[in-house]
Amino acid sequence: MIRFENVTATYPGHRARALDRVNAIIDEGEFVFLVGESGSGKSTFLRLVLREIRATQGEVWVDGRELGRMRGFRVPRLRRDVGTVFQDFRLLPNKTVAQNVAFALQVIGKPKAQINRLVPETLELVGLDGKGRRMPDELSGGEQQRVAIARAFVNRPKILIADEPTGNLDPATSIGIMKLLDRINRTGTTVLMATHDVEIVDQMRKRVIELDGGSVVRDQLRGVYGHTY
Ligand SMILES: Nc1ncnc2c1ncn2[C@@H]1O[C@H](COP(=O)(O)OP(=O)(O)OP(=O)(O)O)[C@@H](O)[C@H]1O
Repeated sequence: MIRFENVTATYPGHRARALDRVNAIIDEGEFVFLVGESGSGKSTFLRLVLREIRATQGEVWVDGRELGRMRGFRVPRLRRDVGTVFQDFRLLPNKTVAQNVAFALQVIGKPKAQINRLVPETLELVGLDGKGRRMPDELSGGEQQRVAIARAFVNRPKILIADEPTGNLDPATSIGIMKLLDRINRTGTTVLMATHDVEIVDQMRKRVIELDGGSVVRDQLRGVYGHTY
């Protein structure tokens, strides 16, 4: 589903490599944690998958497409297949919960009847049944993140990318969010999550890819956050 072949990434005007000859294969349906210290390259990895940036060298393959060669007009189509969730939720403050989720479908031209069916179905899936008419600021942080996940998932993307999704949440709320991401993963969606959250990674026992200074230093099935010796 996602394949990095010897990927090096440098930012314009900077000589240091944000990623340095990274190789990784993430199969369809996997759940993968991307861990590492601040500046180790996690966000750069995710931005490459979204084609927000291009590799300086090497190839990035997502769902059979090599992103370095992909023409710009095809990028929106790629991003339909890759849902995104961030630490700071990024909800539209002037829209209700249901409108926030519906908006993701409206912008890709889904028919109204389908939107009217999918939005309540997805709100129920994320545990927000009955909260569709609330405004984002009337929700807790955990609930807001559920809205963001509903919005990312309503289109049933093949891949869900989450960049520190529990970064603003307390431990108990974070566990609820992780259960939800796990449930989404069980529907067949590949989940790739960058995180600093040691306890979450240790509890979930999923595959862990660790970056250090832009290089993969560990790739472990059912891993924990730190090294096990
Ligand atoms: N827009 C940018 N321009 C220049 N350098 C950048 C840019 N974004 C990131 N970098 C550099 O690339 C390297 C990797 O950064 P990246 O943001 O991928 O790390 P990260 O692991 O996601 O960190 P964090 O956990 O703090 O988000 C760092 O050295 C960083 O300073």
